[in-house]
Amino acid sequence: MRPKITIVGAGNVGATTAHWLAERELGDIVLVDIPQTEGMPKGKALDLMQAGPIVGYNTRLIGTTDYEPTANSDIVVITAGVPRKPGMSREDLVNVNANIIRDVISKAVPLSPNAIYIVVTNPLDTMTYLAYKLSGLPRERVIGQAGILDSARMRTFIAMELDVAVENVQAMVLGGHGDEMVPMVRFTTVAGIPISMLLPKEKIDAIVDRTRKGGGEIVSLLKTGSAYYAPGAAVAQMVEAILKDQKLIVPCSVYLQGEYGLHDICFGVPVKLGRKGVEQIIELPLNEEERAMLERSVQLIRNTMAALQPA
Ligand SMILES: NC(=O)C1=CN([C@@H]2O[C@H](COP(=O)(O)OP(=O)(O)OC[C@H]3O[C@@H](n4cnc5c(N)ncnc54)[C@H](O)[C@@H]3O)[C@@H](O)[C@H]2O)C=CC1
Ligand SMILES: O=C([O-])CC(=O)C(=O)O
Repeated sequence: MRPKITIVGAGNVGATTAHWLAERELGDIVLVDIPQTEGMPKGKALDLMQAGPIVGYNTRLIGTTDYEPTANSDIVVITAGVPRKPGMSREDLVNVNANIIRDVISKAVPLSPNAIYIVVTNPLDTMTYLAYKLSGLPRERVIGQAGILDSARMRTFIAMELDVAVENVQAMVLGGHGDEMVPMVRFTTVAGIPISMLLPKEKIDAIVDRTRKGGGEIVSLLKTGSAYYAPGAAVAQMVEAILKDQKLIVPCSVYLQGEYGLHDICFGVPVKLGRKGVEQIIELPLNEEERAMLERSVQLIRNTMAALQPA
């Protein structure tokens, strides 16, 4: 039997994730949205299936406004939620999207108690925390997507600056998915060469700053919402790593129990992704400057968690 991948929220990120996943033939896909969207999820699913004969993929897609077809999913991706507009921070979305996460978890988890949940809704770390707490699932199976996207942005900016292939560039962005995220310059390399040997400090600082504000840059260009091509690709990479049991090391937001000296928070750290979800959390030795940046990122998430109103 083919794996079943449910995507909750058939909007920009959800539909784009479905597109990247359909091409990879990783499993059959169920796109779910709210009843008010009427035929929209069904229309997008059918449209994506009709691309199959042209592109050459054999993925079955179902679009629905009811959760029954999602039952027994292997993976549930949660992209349901409001995106920000210019002038807003991700944190501004906390209460409107918390209500959406509550709704989604209450409907998806009873039908797919064994699935691995990937949270995409912003503010990412707080929504992952809420999903983890409400679901009652082990922390290995509730994972937030942020670090793959943030690292990909940093890799892109470095490749643009040095005029080299993006595949040559390795970067690791840790911490929360907010403007206080922590690009780890010390662990950034181009074909194995530390970035500090290739670029002057001012250029590196500018890349770090642009990476931190990378989501906002797209919001200010699009005006109607936020990024979705790269976010969808990041989710697809996580789904592939899990379903193929790749043991892929990437940064993801996970519930910490003492790692990096942190408790009771979802935070972006390097993890090993495999068929069981998060199979290992990797602790990097941090210097004083990195530790201070991490603390600022923690504080931003704690403030957002404190703004969370009860249901
Ligand atoms: N973690 C990350 O790296 C990223 C996160 N995001 C976040 O992803 C979320 C979605 O963004 P977009 O797809 O651009 O927005 P969108 O507005 O295009 O789509 C959101 C969809 O969610 C649906 N929805 C709302 N309430 C729902 C519910 N209770 N159950 C099921 N579906 C529901 C809406 O009907 C809509 O179709 C936003 O919160 C955004 O901030 C976006 C990009 C990157
Ligand atoms: O910036 C936003 O609101 C959407 C997002 O998380 C990103 O693109 O990194």
